[in-house]
Amino acid sequence: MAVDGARLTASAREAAATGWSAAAVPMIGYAVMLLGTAAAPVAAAWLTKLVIDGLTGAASLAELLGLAAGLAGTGVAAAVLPHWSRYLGNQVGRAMVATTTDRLFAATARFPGLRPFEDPRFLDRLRLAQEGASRADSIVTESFGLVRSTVTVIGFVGAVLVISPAMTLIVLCAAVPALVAQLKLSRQRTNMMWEIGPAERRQLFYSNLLSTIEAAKEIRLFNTGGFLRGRLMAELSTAHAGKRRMDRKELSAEGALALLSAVVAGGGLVWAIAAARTGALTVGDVSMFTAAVVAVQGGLNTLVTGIAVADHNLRLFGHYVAVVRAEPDLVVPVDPAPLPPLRRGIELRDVWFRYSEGHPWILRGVDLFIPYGAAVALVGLNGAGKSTLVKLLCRFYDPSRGTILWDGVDLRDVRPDALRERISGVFQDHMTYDFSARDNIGVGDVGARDDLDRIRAAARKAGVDELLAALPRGYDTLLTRMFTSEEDREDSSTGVVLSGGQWQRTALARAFLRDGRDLMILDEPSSGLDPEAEADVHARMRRHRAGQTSLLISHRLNTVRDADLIVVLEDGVVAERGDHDDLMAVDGTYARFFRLQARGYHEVALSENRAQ
Ligand SMILES: Nc1ncnc2c1ncn2[C@@H]1O[C@H](COP(=O)(O)OP(=O)(O)OP(=O)(O)O)[C@@H](O)[C@H]1O
Repeated sequence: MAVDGARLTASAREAAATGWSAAAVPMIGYAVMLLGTAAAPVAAAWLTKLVIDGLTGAASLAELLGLAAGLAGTGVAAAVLPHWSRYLGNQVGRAMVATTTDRLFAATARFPGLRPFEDPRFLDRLRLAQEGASRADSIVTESFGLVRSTVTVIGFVGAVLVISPAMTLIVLCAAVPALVAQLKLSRQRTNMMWEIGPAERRQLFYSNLLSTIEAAKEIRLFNTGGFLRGRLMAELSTAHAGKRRMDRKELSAEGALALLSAVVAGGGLVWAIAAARTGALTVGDVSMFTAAVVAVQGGLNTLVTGIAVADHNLRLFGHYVAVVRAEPDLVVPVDPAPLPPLRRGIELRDVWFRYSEGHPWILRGVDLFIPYGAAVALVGLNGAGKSTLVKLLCRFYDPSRGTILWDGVDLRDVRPDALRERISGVFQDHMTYDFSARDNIGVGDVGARDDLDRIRAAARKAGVDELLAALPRGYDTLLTRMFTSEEDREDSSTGVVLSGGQWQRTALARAFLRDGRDLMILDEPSSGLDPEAEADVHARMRRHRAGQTSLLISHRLNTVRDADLIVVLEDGVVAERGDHDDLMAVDGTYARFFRLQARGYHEVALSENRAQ
């Protein structure tokens, strides 16, 4: 409980600091307006009592006019201030949401590795953190709302106290169970959201599947629409069941509390009228009392509901704080070693790796030297660990055992972003961004996004310049039918869908734009290309990587035969290494694979010859 309280206090402190740093001036204005809004009804009720007592008593005209002017003034304040405070509250809220959203995504981008994004618990937390960040505005409005309700309640409680201390006590006592119940409910609501989080994430996954082009083909061909919709609805109903249980709890608790409030208000009214009849209260007192009971109860209700909502939002905000403050998933050195340009080579020394303790070993003591300036090819069966090795070279994960040395410097000792500055490449599952052609290539080196000459030069190297330049809006054409650009709002047909091979060349251009790097990683860069295009792309890559350190992964062994060094990965270790001729002479796995592929071509060639 104490830990819980401490966590909430920390979240509240963080929310206040965020609000202050995001919008200090509007926040002050908002606070002033709210205090005015809070005080106005108390002043109005009190002035009304004085006017009524003045009218039924012996007040002078001047006194009455003064009171009436005061009453009119509070009326103006009560009418105008809420609009201003709402406007300023929205300003503060939006500034806060902008700040929290920015900080949240800066924090997710700051994780140097990939592990958090493979951890379902982290992903659940991230979803709640996004919700917490997006509700930062309501933390402000709710908190200020609480202050406003408190001021109103205190004002009216003071007024009722003057009339009847006993009645004040009863009204306040009626609020205590409401407060306790609401706080308990809010805790339960946050827990419920955590519990249904996985179902909601799966629901999102199914709804994305059912609404994106990537899955649309298979869904239609395999007729899985109904099946996926069934799963979507099952997840939705799990989430709904959790929410319904919570709603029922709220309904019964809030219903009982409302009844309690009504009984107290009704009882108080009977008492006040009876007291006025005996002359214990004036007519003005009854008017003040009636207004005060309604306002105190309303204010307390708002207060307890506000506290509950603030409690709930702060708990969600706590997930945001946890993500923003999360430790990096890889150890980032406090005093990082400089990473010099590569001059000797990259060495993997007895590298062992598995994705987690529950997963099998993928690499089991890999020893490999990638010499500076050499074109190295990595081959092996599906699942041999080739892409995993690439991920270790980029330090998306650290080896479970062993080290990777860059010119003798352990990758663990350098800043991950400094390492990645020195690397370019194409991943097997490269991205296809719903951006323009220019941006699809430009993100390879964000600083060069506006440099169309460089972008086109990179596209030319990848053999895709002619295609992109001929698009309806040239390099500014969107490579997607998902969005329209600002200029094409009226014409949604200008977006273009590229073929798999064309996308692959675009991804290659992105890698080429990032030129002058020390290591070029090419993980299956030509798997989607036709034979002519493949030969063309490999010739281009050969030219591009001449004198540059590169690591090429390919299952098409004709594309790796001219590499300086070919490495065969098998059973988690380097089974063979050498150039094409060495490996053919060894007559091992590589030679077997090579002959197998070559025989396929040879047989095709033979049957074609026979047919002629
Ligand atoms: N993020 C991950 N979490 C757990 N296991 C993983 C993860 N990524 C890959 N694996 C497992 O690691 C093994 C090696 O995968 P990897 O992608 O490195 O193989 P590969 O040699 O590149 O295969 P392919 O030729 O099919 O591309 C596979 O058994 C795969 O299931």
